[in-house]
Amino acid sequence: MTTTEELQTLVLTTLDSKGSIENTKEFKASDGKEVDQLVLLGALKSLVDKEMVEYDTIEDEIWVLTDEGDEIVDKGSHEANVFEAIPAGDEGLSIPELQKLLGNAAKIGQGKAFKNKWITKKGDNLIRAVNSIIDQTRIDLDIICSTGKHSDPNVIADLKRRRLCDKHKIISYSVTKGPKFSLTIEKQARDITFEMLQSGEWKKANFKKYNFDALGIPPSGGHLHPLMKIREELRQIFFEMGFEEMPTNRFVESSFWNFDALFQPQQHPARDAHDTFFIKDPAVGTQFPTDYLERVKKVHSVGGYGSTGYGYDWKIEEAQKLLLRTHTTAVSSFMLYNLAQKEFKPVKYFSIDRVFRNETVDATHLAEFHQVEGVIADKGLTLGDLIGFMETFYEKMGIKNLRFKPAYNPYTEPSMEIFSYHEGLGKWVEIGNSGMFRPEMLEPMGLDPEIRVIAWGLGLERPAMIKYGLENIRELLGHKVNLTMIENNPICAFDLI
Ligand SMILES: N[C@@H](Cc1ccccc1)C(=O)O
Repeated sequence: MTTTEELQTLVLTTLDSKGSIENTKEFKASDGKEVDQLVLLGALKSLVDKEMVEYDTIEDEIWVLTDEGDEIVDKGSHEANVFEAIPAGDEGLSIPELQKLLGNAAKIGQGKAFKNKWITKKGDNLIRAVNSIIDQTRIDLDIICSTGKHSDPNVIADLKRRRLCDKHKIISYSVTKGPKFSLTIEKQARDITFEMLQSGEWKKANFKKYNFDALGIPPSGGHLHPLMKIREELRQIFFEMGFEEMPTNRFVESSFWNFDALFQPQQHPARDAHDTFFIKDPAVGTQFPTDYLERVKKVHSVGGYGSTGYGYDWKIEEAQKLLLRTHTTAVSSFMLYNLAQKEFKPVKYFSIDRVFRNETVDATHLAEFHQVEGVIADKGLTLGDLIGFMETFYEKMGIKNLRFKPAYNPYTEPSMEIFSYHEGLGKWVEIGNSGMFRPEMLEPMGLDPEIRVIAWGLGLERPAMIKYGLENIRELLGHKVNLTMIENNPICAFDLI
């Protein structure tokens, strides 16, 4: 193998002594072997960049032998072999014997030998018809093998048809001196350095040309955060189960949709600033459906729809307070109110997005996290439907063996916390909260009393932490997150949890 540098020296010295190179095909490397024209092209191109040489491409065709052609040059044509196999004289050779001697080649060779009138038949045997033969095929192939050409196009055509030779394109180059021809190759500078600027050398330096065709370093693509991968997987589960995604782009919500619409009393401890981030500026929202607002006020203060209500003095000021939504159930209440304004059709809604709580931040809690929420509205739904849906939903996440424990939410009755036994942790862990929305919430919206709405919610961070083996939530969110962890984690697969 000749290196680029060796080839460049060869080109330059040849140009120096001969003035020009007609065809680089004639080049022989230092070891006497042929020069690879592709390697040569690389060497020429870098000399062209430096304007030391100029070159033109020469395209030529040569004929090369196929493996079978090579074999004939070696051992003679099939027809000649047939002739040779048959002994001189009247005795000859039987066809089966010939086959035994030459195998497959006997058949092909026999036909050709008959055609050439080299052999004939006597009884069942083949005998020679001439004393000696000239194996023209072998001679023709030999010429092609050594020169790459043949003067008779008919011969070439015949040999090609017989798949004994094939046309190859070869590329070589003619080279002449360029304007900056020299025998020494100056090293070209790639970058301007501090030293070059200081010494003024940059003014005289010979810079390597920009290569605008270079592909450059491929930029590495963006990566989904592990939480977003899990979110994506959960979205797919919901879509598979026929759910529609709710719009969750309103992080700032009014207390009305976040609490009041959900029959959560105004003195409820969760509404306290300890648990809720209230917005200072603007502090209030005033756009509410008036009739509905009146009905909500009524159901809280004096009851209705078969309920006694809470019996307190409901205040609009409290409902107007803006906050960062504390749960995505705020979105569900807004969506259910909208559903009640149209002719009823059963719906399945879901959402996965951020919520905010003014909690003490520790290894497993942040002041913001993601909630997954599913809501199904239809006539005559039962607690059995809720349990059934839950089992299917969690099973798709790879979680089986659920346990349900009675719980309390102001807006659901009955309410159930969902637990699953975690093999890795060796204990039952709470994996969600659920329930059937109360009539005090649904009927003021205008929904028919026969319509039941079942719903459940869960956090996104806990399954993510278990899945990615993280013990501190700050390794999942915030400035302590390891970016390589984000890049390297595969798209989550729940059956691995
Ligand atoms: N909103 C509840 C979850 C939930 C949603 C729907 C029904 C019941 C409960 C929470 O924040 O925990």
